[in-house]
Amino acid sequence: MTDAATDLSLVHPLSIAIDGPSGSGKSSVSKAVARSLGLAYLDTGAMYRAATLWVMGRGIALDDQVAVARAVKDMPLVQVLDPVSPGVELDGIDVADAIRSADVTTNVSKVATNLDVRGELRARQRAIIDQERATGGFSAGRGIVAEGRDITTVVAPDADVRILLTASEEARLARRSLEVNGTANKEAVDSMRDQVVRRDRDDSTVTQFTVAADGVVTLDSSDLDFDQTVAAALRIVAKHAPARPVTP
Ligand SMILES: Nc1ncnc2c1ncn2[C@@H]1O[C@H](COP(=O)(O)OP(=O)(O)OP(=O)(O)O)[C@@H](O)[C@H]1O
Ligand SMILES: Nc1ccn([C@H]2C[C@H](O)[C@@H](COP(=O)(O)O)O2)c(=O)n1
Repeated sequence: MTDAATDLSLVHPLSIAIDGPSGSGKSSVSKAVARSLGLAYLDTGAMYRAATLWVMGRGIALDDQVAVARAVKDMPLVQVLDPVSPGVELDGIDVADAIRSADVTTNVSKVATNLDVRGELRARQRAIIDQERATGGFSAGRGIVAEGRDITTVVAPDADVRILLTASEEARLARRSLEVNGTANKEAVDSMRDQVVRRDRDDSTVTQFTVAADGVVTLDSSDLDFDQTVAAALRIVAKHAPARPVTP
């Protein structure tokens, strides 16, 4: 599971935070980095999606801020942190596919901009990250890659390595279109604008994920293919991770 060549000089536990806009490649690149380094993987976007599915399933109006926040506080969410096969369960039911539905994608920003929901989910995210920094979690103390919109800045500003993964709007739309429609012709790309551009606009009213905060390394993947982006991310980790003390 671990790429020994990359791993040799790394100190554990190692925490890596990756943020970026929709379609920049956060999930796929973070999973690959976690696999390569033998770390746990936390998809925080999946938590906001699960919250949206949970609230919609209870018939709660998404603009009823108080009722939404109350429901999310009691949400029985379990995440499987295995980067090879990440999982999301709500009340014991596998919802990995359901949270990617068009309905959830269209509505998730309404839940993600509820500040009380953010408070609840950030607390859960910090608890998971702390657990992976200790010995009892999925990674047995090796550490975690956590990705989202506010991980480098709010959830884990103390992470060992923090990366803002960006790509031009054009590249992000084309990637998402290829993934969803199997093509990146103009009509197909235009159909992705709501779930990429509009969603980022709404989400950015409560989080800042377009400009790197102090100490956060920007990785622009606009002109890189997937493997090149993963390799670049691993180089950033190798350069910025705490160094192993030199033994005399
Ligand atoms: N550098 C890259 N070059 C080409 N395609 C890429 C690159 N990085 C990721 N992709 C592809 O782009 C698509 C979107 O990537 P991914 O789902 O990881 O983005 P994301 O930032 O997590 O998006 P969202 O926040 O909307 O969930 C996927 O199909 C992925 O395989
Ligand atoms: N840390 C995070 C992670 C995600 N969100 C919001 C923004 C997105 O619209 C939604 C789903 O994320 P995705 O699965 O598309 O990455 O969740 C957030 O506000 N903060």
